[in-house]
Amino acid sequence: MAHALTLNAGSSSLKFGYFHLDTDAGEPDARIVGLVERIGQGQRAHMRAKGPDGAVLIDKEFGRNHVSDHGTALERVVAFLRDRRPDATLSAVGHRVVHGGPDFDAPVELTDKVIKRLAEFEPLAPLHQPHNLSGVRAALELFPDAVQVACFDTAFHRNHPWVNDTFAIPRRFYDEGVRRYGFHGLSYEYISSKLAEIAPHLHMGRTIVAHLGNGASMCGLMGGRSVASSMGFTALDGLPMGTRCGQLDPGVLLYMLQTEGMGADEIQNVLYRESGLLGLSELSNDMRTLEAAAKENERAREAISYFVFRIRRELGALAAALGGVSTLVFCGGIGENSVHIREKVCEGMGWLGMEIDEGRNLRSEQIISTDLSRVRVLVIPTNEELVIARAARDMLAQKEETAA
Ligand SMILES: Nc1ncnc2c1ncn2[C@@H]1O[C@H](COP(=O)(O)OP(=O)(O)O)[C@@H](O)[C@H]1O
Ligand SMILES: CC(=O)OP(=O)(O)O
Ligand SMILES: [Mg+2]
Repeated sequence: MAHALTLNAGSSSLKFGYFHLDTDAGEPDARIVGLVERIGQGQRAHMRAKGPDGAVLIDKEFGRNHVSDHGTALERVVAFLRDRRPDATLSAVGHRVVHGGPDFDAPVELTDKVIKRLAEFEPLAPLHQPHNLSGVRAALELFPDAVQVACFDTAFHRNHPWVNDTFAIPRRFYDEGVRRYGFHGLSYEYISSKLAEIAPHLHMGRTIVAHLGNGASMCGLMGGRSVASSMGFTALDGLPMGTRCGQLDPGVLLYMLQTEGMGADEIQNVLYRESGLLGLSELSNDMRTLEAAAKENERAREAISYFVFRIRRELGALAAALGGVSTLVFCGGIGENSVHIREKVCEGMGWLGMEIDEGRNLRSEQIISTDLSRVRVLVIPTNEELVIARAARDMLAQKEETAA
């Protein structure tokens, strides 16, 4: 029996999984799944983990600034796993790596050469890629005998039609790799596989998936394959996010540069860390905090309204790109948990054939649309960890085969 650890560094969280693997293609068996969330300066990070039966193994809040970066979060995770599974030897560590650039369209073993290439994409995903790669380097030191596998957020989108893969700027930029990559691919790959399992007829059709977390994007799928994404060259484009701006007229960047005299680092900081829900609410990037404050706080309400408005716009745009829509799936921390956001996104969407049932939505059932709704609206908890564990299993099996 092989064992694998999965690491998924999001912009505000570190998710992890400890799996038993059957390299004869059986589904990876999640023995422990958990996360450290609210990582960052000034926040009280929280660590939770569960066993296969849902039993809570740890539920701990740290003091303010005790887990101020992803490196410290990883130390906490490894200490916890060593405590729970002191005898476990890991055969593989699977890493979520957000940017795979133009080269990588499938999981790959992390060699020195691959790591060096991936480090070149750090400026294109400053909230993720450095954390992803520092996780890789730490895991190489901690588990030198394990196979290290990178799984890319961009890979699932690599076969987009050209019109969805390019920007209308001089062609040489495309050749240099300035393309619309799209992200959250591990999440979309999981949703696509889950849809094939629970509703094969829906999987065959036109699906829009709204991955709404601290990072948020939407994807149009045809027959389970990605054909369009709201995110582009970087994970800044499309929907507004916890601290990221989402779609922005490039003229605003010129204004910041020329009129405000801002430097590149300053602009990067504004767009990645000070915008989105935080920038508009001037209160928080966290949807739970905003929803709790909305009654009294107008800016929190406005930030939520802007978030919902952009999701609805993207819904129309993706429906047009797909030539119709048969299924809408909500996932991600907000998509899976916020009854209010789902309700507001679907409100008045009857023209698109979408109608949700209040009670089903309130209970976050798997199907939240009414029986008469032409579009099926689903809530599917995403599972990027499982997609990473499957890739680790396949990589181990491939190595066994080569060695035999
Ligand atoms: N019960 C809830 N109601 C509303 N929002 C929630 C709830 N639970 C989690 N969220 C939101 O989900 C977001 C985090 O989503 P997640 O997908 O875990 O983020 P990441 O992008 O870091 O992977 C935060 O904005 C958080 O407030
Ligand atoms: C790509 C991205 O935005 O990821 P996350 O949602 O984990 O921040
Ligand atoms: Mg995430």
